[in-house]
Amino acid sequence: MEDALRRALGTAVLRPTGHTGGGCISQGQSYDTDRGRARRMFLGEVASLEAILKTQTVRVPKPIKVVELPGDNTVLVMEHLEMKSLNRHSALLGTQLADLHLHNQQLREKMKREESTVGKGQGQMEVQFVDQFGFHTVTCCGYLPQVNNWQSDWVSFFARQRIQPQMDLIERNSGDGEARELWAQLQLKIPSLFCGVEIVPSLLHGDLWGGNVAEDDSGPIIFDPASFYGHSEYDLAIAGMFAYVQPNPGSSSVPATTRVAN
Ligand SMILES: Nc1ncnc2c1ncn2[C@@H]1O[C@H](COP(=O)(O)OP(=O)(O)OP(=O)(O)O)[C@@H](O)[C@H]1O
Repeated sequence: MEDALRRALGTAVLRPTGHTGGGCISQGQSYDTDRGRARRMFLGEVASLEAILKTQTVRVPKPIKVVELPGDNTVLVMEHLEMKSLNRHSALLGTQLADLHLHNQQLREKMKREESTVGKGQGQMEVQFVDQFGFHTVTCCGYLPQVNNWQSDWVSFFARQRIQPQMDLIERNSGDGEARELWAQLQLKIPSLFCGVEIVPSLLHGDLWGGNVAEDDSGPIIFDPASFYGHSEYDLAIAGMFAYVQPNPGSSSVPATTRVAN
């Protein structure tokens, strides 16, 4: 049945989501497919680029448009930047990332100052302070959609919406019982690791590895973000996980202002 459905929908991916339902006559079953996944991926990237742009802290390419082309291709058009491997501007990237991560906290301070001034408040600020963890839209890690539903505490967001989906994937793909058991134990310990720590949501790049940073003559550039409001060390952890700076292939002859996916 699933093969027939895959052919009829023209999708290579047909993965049960686990949501089922049944009426008197028919049975319902939900599937993830690859239809529209490039669009979803690019829309998440555009929302991320726009959010980072608004902070005016670190340079990102300006997104222009997501375009649907015949043949089921989707294109993200964005500002072209003359990217080179990050080299002489790496220290400045560190400073600007700190500015990005502190931006929301500074909005909170500004909001408090303005609240104490009669007649002023958050309504007059262009970017508003965000007091939760999440993002207003789905972003993707590769093609993998990431749930960004708003949570009031970091541990819930991190455990349920970042680690748990990865553990579900492991279980689905390899049935690794040991990983499941270790995760069950670790999950109980996570809250104690954050005891007494105040975590103000930071706007994050969200996929900050060496392949997503570069520079031009004027300074550092970050691109291909999957942003959300989270713990600032999430960005540092990803950067540390891939602890090397990949040579940036931006100087190749491929026009780099568009990215195509289907
Ligand atoms: N706005 C831009 N201007 C110039 N070059 C760009 C721009 N955006 C991306 N590039 C170039 O295209 C390459 C691929 O971009 P990007 O990382 O966004 O693609 P990707 O398919 O998501 O790759 P990956 O999954 O490996 O991160 C980058 O390494 C960079 O050299």
